[in-house]
Amino acid sequence: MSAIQLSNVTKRYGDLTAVRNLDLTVESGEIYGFLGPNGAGKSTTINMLLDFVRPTEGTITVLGEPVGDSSVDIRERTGVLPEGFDVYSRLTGRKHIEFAIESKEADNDPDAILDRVGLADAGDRAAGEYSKGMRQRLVLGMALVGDPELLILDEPSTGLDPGGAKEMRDIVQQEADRGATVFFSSHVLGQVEAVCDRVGILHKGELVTEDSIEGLREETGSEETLILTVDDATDDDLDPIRRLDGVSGAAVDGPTVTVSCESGVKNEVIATLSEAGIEIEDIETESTSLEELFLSYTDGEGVVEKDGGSTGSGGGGDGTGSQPPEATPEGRQ
Ligand SMILES: Nc1ncnc2c1ncn2[C@@H]1O[C@H](COP(=O)(O)OP(=O)(O)OP(=O)(O)O)[C@@H](O)[C@H]1O
Repeated sequence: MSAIQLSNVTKRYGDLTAVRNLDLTVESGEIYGFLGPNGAGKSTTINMLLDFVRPTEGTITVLGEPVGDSSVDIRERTGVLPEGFDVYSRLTGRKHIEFAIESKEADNDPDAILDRVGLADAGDRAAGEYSKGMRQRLVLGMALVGDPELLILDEPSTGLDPGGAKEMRDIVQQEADRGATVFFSSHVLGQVEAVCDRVGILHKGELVTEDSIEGLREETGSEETLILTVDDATDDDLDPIRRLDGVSGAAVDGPTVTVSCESGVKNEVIATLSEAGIEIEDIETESTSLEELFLSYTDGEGVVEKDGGSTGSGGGGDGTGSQPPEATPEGRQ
């Protein structure tokens, strides 16, 4: 069963088309990275999955149920980390988790969840005193309540330091390992490379490509640099390599042979060298950076390698599908 299916979905805000003819399927158990620069339409798509905004055209199915008719049921089975969600400043972290547990009628231990998201020592503090990263951890904790079948995370690494971002990725992986589907949006490319089975790149409301990271690299014909340590080689020994399709250059400097080539011909390069009687002692590759890859899909528009925060706002949920009385999420129509 597909966990998420969008068919020909378009969302217009007046004259502005935020999402255009989007066809997207996420299979059960997949970790799917939804990427794109600011304003690409990621939050709009997520808000449509959660029925916070309605598509202008097209149909959406989540966990086998049509969004709209079955939104309450879908939200009960889904954990959400919305972008731009504000915590309830006077409530403690533990109260937030307890609230999520009550809302979902789950039986999780609040302290176990706090511990999992790295807030074991801060559970009794008012969430208003939390740092940005701690708030993000807290909202992730709320999303984990009830062991949801589907986790929808909108820019989950916002505000997290590198250690926190790594912990978040580990949690995403653990959730997938227990069978959950994870759909997360990001403009932080490293996050996506580390955990996603597949990624889709959204640009100006349209899905411009969808593949594994490795597949994307091959698709763009991105060059890789192969750095080989050899026992002995002369410049003439590299001629057969230079004649291979997909090799744009080769050089030797002492025991180091450097070859610029498309990733698909790496094995052929190595085999050709071996056939020429050159012993290869070590192999390293340097890939084209993901940033370059993304820029090639987004006309060079604002995808950043580091977590530089986000100018967009979205959300409108609290990870539980319900709103406590003091809720102040930034919502949209
Ligand atoms: N409620 C709204 N009314 C009018 N325009 C909107 C509304 N919500 C979003 N948009 C517009 O739709 C486009 C897509 O915005 P969206 O927030 O979905 O992008 P995003 O990919 O999530 O960006 P970011 O990474 O900055 O959060 C933008 O041009 C935005 O200004």
